[in-house]
Amino acid sequence: MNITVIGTGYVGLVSGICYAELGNRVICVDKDLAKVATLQNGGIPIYEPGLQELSAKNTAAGRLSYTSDLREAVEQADIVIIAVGTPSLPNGEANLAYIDQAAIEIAQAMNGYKIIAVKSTVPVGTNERVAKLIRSWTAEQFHSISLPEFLREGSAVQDTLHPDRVVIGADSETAAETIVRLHRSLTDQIVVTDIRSAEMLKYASNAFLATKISFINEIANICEKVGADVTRVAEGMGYDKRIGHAFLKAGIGYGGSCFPKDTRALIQIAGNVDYEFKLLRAVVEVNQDQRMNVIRKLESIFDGELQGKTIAVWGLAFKPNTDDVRESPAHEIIQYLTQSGAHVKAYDPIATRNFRSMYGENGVMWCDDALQAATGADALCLLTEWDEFVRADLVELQSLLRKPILIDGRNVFKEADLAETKFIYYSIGRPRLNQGIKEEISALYG
Ligand SMILES: NC(=O)c1ccc[n+]([C@@H]2O[C@H](COP(=O)([O-])OP(=O)(O)OC[C@H]3O[C@@H](n4cnc5c(N)ncnc54)[C@H](O)[C@@H]3O)[C@@H](O)[C@H]2O)c1
Ligand SMILES: O=c1ccn([C@@H]2O[C@H](COP(=O)(O)OP(=O)(O)O[C@H]3O[C@H](CO)[C@@H](O)[C@H](O)[C@H]3O)[C@@H](O)[C@H]2O)c(=O)[nH]1
Repeated sequence: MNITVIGTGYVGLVSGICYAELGNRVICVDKDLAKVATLQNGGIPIYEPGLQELSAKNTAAGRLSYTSDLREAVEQADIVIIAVGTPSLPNGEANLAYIDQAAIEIAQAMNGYKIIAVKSTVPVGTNERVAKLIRSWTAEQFHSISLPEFLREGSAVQDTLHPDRVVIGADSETAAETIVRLHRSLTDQIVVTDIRSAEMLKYASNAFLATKISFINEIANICEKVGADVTRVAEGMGYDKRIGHAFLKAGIGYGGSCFPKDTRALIQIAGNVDYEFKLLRAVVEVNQDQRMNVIRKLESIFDGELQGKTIAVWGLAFKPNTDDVRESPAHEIIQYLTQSGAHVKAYDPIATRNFRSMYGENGVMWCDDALQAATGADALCLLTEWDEFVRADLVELQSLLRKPILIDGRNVFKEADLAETKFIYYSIGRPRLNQGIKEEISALYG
């Protein structure tokens, strides 16, 4: 099939490349000329394992190309996939400006029947809005499809080529059949439904996963107080097939370009029909507070006085294996530290450049390696569970820090890892490891 994908962010790029890998002819379009130039020259503007190789392979095979010429790309397509951003408006609602603009541009380029699928995460009713908009600009025939995307950053290629399910929202049987055929080789689990249900299904999935995370984070906070270990609690819970192990890792909360934005948007979608989504409001509030756990611990260690302390930060990306720093907990944590007069030394294996351009310089020392960041620091905070940190030599690390204080925001280390060290170690919801922390701190600081 001839497919044109509008937008080469994570979703547009990964799905476009994967559709080419399945043997389709794909044109990926972006209005960002620098991105298109990078892609045309064999580069990939995002860090995503396996993507560059797949792009090179399919470009060389003549199935995949990149352009900024939306008109020409749409003219050649049987299926046009919209994968532009839907960022938050200040009130939390999804901003549909990019969707509307793309719809108008597609309509202006229509030269015959096409299927127009929306892969962006959009509020219920958006596909109808897009269809109306297109109809107001062109008399050409088309069918709308809601085609929500469920890939995760860092494992996007794998998720796309081996999805748990594909969801297709349609109001035309023939258009639905075409889109089913396009995905048939990927999975047997293809859910064909009406358009509004497909739009809702995407938000409901993200909201449920976010709920699991906030739930286990609250359990972790209680574990700390009652002397239980959240990792053992989550493990035992997860063996129950009705619960499952996934998304029960306690830590400093979820970030990224999806959960924070999509939970806010779903609260608004509910609000717009006079329904207060109380549970989801609490999920968001718990998540916001959870990142402050790191700060609270530092403040208790330093008796509320962060001024003049040097704090090392390991991890700026919102999760490992991505250079995406959108809504990463590191933003608020670093901002709080610098505003409190602490000197921050930060390191991330991949995401430093993106973080710096979003965060600004603001008194942070950006380090080129993990040990450089730790050297001379009064405490180290681990915010992203990159493999490089998991494999750190803790004895060497301890010797470089001014004081052996380690706040592990992702529960990366085990008791055995710490056995050879004198780390004052704080993790999330594992009180046994934190035992004696007060006494050790007063021994160190008097
Ligand atoms: N990032 C993810 O992991 C993920 C996963 C599932 C769903 N989603 C959803 O997919 C959508 C896209 O997310 P993303 O992270 O890929 O977005 P992004 O913001 O990173 O990228 C969007 C791209 O679209 C381009 N664009 C915007 N308007 C255009 C137009 N009229 N013509 C051509 N190009 C245009 C922009 O230049 C940009 O490169 C969002 O709705 C998001 O919620 C994202
Ligand atoms: O047990 C867990 C699992 C995740 N997280 C955090 O949750 C956030 C999101 O993680 P993940 O879901 O792996 O990454 P995303 O790439 O944001 O993917 C989510 O958001 C996408 C965009 O909508 C969806 O397509 C995916 O299905 C959905 O998993 C990250 O900050 C993680 O650190 C936890 O704190 N504990």
